[in-house]
Amino acid sequence: MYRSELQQLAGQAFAKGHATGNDFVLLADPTGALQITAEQVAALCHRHFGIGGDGLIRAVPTSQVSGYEQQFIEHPKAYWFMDYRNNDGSIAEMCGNGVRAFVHFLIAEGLVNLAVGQSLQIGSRAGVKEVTRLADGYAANLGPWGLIHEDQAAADSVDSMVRPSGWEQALPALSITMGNPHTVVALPDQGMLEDLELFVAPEVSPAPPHGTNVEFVVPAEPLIEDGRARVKMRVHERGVGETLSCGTGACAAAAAMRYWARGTALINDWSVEVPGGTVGVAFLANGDREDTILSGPAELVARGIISRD
Ligand SMILES: N[C@@H](CCC[C@H](N)C(=O)O)C(=O)O
Repeated sequence: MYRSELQQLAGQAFAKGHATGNDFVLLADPTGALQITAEQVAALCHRHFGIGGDGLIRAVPTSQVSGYEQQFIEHPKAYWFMDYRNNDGSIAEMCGNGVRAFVHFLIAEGLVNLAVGQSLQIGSRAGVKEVTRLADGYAANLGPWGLIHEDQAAADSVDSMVRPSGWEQALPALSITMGNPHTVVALPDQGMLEDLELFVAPEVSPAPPHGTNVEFVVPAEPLIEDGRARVKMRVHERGVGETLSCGTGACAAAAAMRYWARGTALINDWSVEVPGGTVGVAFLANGDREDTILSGPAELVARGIISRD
């Protein structure tokens, strides 16, 4: 299985990395010569027949990505483009854990120099994102979050229904864009979160037009600690399945909880606990918009060469 797809990539160097357990196969393509097919992505990311990963990330100059050359012209500092694919081979607009792993990979490969406190602009299908190196990880400014069905959300605070696998009833949910689509469901208690069967995609109705990632969230105890709101989250990712973490999903979950609590004192700093660790989400006023900053660790765990046999 997948033998011929892998053989086509024989000799290609790769790294394997993760950010709070959301794992990626990382490829450097400094000349933009690598044409990766959906089948090759699925082969590389396969956990038994390939390297294994929730997704694949190709590091390519923004100027070499067809359809995104303009991004580089407008943001000449965004030299590197994060070409992200889900492990089923589908393309996604953004990956919040991925962009931290991506910058870590660029540094480890010697493709960029970035000291703690310095920032780098990264091209992506969801626009240019600024990533800052921290002493213990990275903070990515993912820009403003948005409501996918604005009118209905404003009227009802929810815009869709989600039925998890094995459940008879559907639960109200709110769809949020972080560049990629998310649908967030609040559960009343932690037991329900733990019992969810997320190996099957929850049914979402109506789903955002290009599918959605589904986040289930419960308040942690204590809810507020050191001025931060704490929540626990599990996710079923579009094009992947259940993952140990989803950065844009954590941002969407915090944005939804904060939206539901509007009218009370708004908390801007959130801590989102996922099965693979904890990420921070901060909402920062930026003129007439509000930026979403995702912070957390990123690590490389292996390097190798794809073999011929
Ligand atoms: N795990 C990612 C999101 C990856 C893309 C997602 N599956 C989609 O299709 O939108 C993250 O950390 O944000």
